[in-house]
Amino acid sequence: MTPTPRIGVLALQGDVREHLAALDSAGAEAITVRRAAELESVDGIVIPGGESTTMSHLLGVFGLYEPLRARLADGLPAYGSCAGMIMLASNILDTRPDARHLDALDITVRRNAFGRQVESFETDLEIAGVTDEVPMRAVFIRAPWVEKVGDGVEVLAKVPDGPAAGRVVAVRQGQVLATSFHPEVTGDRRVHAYFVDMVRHRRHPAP
Ligand SMILES: NC(=O)CC[C@H](N)C(=O)O
Repeated sequence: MTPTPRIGVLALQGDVREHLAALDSAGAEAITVRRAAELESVDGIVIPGGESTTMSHLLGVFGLYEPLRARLADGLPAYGSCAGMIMLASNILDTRPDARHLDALDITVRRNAFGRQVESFETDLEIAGVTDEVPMRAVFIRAPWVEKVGDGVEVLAKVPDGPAAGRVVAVRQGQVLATSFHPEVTGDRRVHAYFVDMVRHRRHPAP
């Protein structure tokens, strides 16, 4: 029997409900995380889309910044979508100077990178390890892109065409996954299923 991993969704701000539903249908037990005790109980964490500077502020208010950094440094599997990607990054361009981030993924991201004309758009993406023959409809909402990746960061997807062609929009480094787009707002559960597998694999590595 495959054990059910317990995955938390950081529930300070953003599209928490959508991630809970997506994780649930991808086979995880999904719970909201607002307190350190809840954070302690999870096998993986999702940081949702929303507004990264607000989320950063609330992490401090709820006393979660240090505990979350500590669990991430200890190898807790994490997935961030959009603002969540920004929160996980080691370096952020175009943010507020007082915004704190979690430094769990060796990338440089640019906030609101796609500019005015294409602030919100959709495109079909191929994502390494996630999509096979059928690409995924990806929804971008005032999204960041990844401007630089460090050693050990795998690029999983790039924008295929249009003014932002070639921009990196999905990455993985070890136990940390991030996408510029929002798979939680479509019915496609493949990114969440991929993350649930990452969490399972960490808990129960092959003998
Ligand atoms: N949809 C999103 O999560 C947008 C992210 C937002 N622009 C930020 O900077 O945090």
